[in-house]
Amino acid sequence: MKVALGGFGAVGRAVAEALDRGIDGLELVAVSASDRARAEARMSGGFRKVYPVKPLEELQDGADVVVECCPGHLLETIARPALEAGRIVVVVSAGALLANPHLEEIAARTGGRILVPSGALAGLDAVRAAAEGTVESVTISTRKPPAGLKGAPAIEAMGLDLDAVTEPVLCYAGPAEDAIAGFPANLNVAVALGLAGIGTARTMLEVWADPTVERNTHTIRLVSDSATMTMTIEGIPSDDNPRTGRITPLSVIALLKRLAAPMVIGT
Ligand SMILES: NC(=O)C1=CN([C@@H]2O[C@H](COP(=O)(O)OP(=O)(O)OC[C@H]3O[C@@H](n4cnc5c(N)ncnc54)[C@H](O)[C@@H]3O)[C@@H](O)[C@H]2O)C=CC1
Ligand SMILES: O=C([O-])CC(=O)C(=O)O
Repeated sequence: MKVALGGFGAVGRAVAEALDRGIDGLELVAVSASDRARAEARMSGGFRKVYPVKPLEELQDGADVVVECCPGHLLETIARPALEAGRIVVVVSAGALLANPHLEEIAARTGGRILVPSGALAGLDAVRAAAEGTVESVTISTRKPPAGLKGAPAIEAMGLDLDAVTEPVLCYAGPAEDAIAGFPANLNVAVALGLAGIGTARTMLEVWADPTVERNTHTIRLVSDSATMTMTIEGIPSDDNPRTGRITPLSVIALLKRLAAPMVIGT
C-alpha cells in the first residue's frame, strides 16, 4: 500500500521515519509540510530517501492511503479530495470530524473509508465491543501537565496562567462534543471515544491542568450490560510537541500495518 502523509510534525515525522526505515507491505510516497524546505532538509539529514513534498490537496494522487496529521482545521482540505478519489483516509485530528460530517457521506458515496486510530487513548476496542450491547455511561478524565494545554482557546478564555498553576485546576466538565472547539489540539481522544461508544453528546469529559502529573493521563470509565471498565493511559508527551503523546504516531503505524497484514488482532 502506498501511503501519503498530510503533516510533518510530531505525528507525521515519526510515522514517516518508521515508513522510511521499512515496513512490509507499506511504502511512503509523499509528505506534506507547511515549510517545504525544512521538511526536505530534515529528510536529507536522516532519511534513506527524500520523498516528494506535495500540497495537501494532491496527496491522494499515487497513494492508496492518506494520513491526516495536521492541525484539525486542515482536515477537510486533506480528506475531501482523497475521499472523492475513493481513498482510505486515516484521521488523527479526530475532533475535527465533528465539524465535517459530510466527509462520511462522501466516503459512503465513493467507497472511500475514514479510519480513526486509537491515537493517545487506550481501550477503544473494548468500548466498541460494549457498544454493540447496551452502554449506560462513558466518562473520560484528562489530566495534562499545564504546558500541554498551552494555546487552547478555552484556557485563554478562562484567563488561566498555566505557568502559575500549582494545584490541579478543572478547566472543563461536560459533554465531549462541546469541548473540542475550546481544546482543538487536546481532546481528539475524547471525540474518538465518543465515536467508538455512545456518541460525543453522551460521553462526559473532565479536563484538568494538573502540575502533579508529568504525563498526558486519560482515564475512561464505562458501565454497560456486558462489562464495567476503568482504563488509564499515561502517555509520555512527545519531544516535538508536548500536547501530543509519543504513542500517537505509534498508533498510526499499528493501524497502517493492520491494513497490510495477513492476520489482524483486536476488535
Ligand atoms: N487522535 C489522537 O489521539 C491525537 C491527535 N492529535 C492531533 O493530531 C494532529 C497532528 O498532531 P501533531 O503532529 O502533534 O501536530 P504538529 O503541530 O506537531 O504538526 C502539525 C504539522 O502540520 C503541518 N502543516 C500545518 N499547516 C500545513 C499546511 N498548510 N500544509 C501542509 N502541512 C501543514 C506541519 O508540517 C506541522 O508540523 C493535531 O490535530 C493533533 O491535535 C494529537 C495527539 C493525539
Ligand atoms: O496526546 C494526548 O494525550 C491526547 C491529545 O493530545 C489529543 O487528544 O489530541
